[in-house]
Amino acid sequence: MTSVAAILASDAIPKKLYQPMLAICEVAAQLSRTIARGELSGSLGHEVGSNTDGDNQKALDVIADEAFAEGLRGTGVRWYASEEREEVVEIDVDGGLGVAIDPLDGSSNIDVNVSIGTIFSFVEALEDPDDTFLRSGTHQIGGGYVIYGPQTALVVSFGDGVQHYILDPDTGAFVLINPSVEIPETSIEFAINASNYRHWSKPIRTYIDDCLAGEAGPRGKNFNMRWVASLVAETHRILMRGGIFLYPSDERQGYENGRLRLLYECAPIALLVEQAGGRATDGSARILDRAPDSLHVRVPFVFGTPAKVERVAVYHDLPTQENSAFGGSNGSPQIES
Ligand SMILES: O=P(O)(O)OC[C@H]1O[C@](O)(COP(=O)(O)O)[C@@H](O)[C@@H]1O
Ligand SMILES: [Mg+2]
Ligand SMILES: [Mg+2]
Repeated sequence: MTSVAAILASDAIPKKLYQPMLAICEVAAQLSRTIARGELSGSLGHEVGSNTDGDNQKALDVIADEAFAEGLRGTGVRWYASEEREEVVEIDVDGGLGVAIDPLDGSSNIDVNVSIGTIFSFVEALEDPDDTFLRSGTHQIGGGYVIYGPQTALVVSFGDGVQHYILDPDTGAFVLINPSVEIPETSIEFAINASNYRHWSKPIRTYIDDCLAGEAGPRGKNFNMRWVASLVAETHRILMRGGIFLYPSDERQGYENGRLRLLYECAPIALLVEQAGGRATDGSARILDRAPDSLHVRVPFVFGTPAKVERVAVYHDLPTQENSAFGGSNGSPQIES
């Protein structure tokens, strides 16, 4: 068993990521204790305002954001871009890195003792703060998430596979569990917030209709649905046992590009998913090829087992008339996944 410090000291990652990764691990371990204490730590789910996206900000969103900004000081990070801040902050004028972070993902679950997390991404710093981050996800030199669940785990990639660590609460060390995570190729699980069905586009409705039709439908098999409402938790499940996640665009005001942020959420998760052998798209096109045109831009997000993600893209190419999943002649694509 190897601690994060030992792994990061190896040549497996760029040396410049060693100190910031240790800082992320230290802050995450501290946050994990705070979260595990729940209301004994205070009113963590209490609303304290709203962020630049208009999302309600919970006390823990702010605690986590301030803790990571502070913890990353002096670790070689120049620019800190956070979901919770309107603009990029300079935290070390001599640093050579940019960090984009969703300090606390799954905020609606803080109050109800369900898994939440932190998502982070590293790029090389440019002179201009916005230019540093307004580049495609292919510029990431590392990224991952920490999930605060029954276990606190770190899942991270530095561009050469995906490593999975678990925090040992007795020693405070992140212990390597799997040096090479790979998304299983078969799964019968899909994850989507089905309450938005009436707002979706036809390709997404047809894809889900066909899953729901089960054995009697064009897919000829039964599926299971999951929705935790924490991106980190859905990602963790899919990395461990396969499946597909969809947060598509829909007709609601403010959801024209889905809900999830390209910079803070989708790009780092897409990096992990691809490094674990999966696919991540906006429904059709590769997420990692998309450059945000502003820091907080949102994007439709589909990721998981490659065949499933590819299947969703094929549905987007279907004729635009409404297709019924029932009756077997709905024009659903005939590909196996
Ligand atoms: O409440 P909805 O619409 O189902 O959205 C859930 C999604 O929103 C998020 O909570 C957004 O992240 P934040 O909590 O960081 O704002 C994702 O983790 C999750 O996938
Ligand atoms: Mg989030
Ligand atoms: Mg968040």
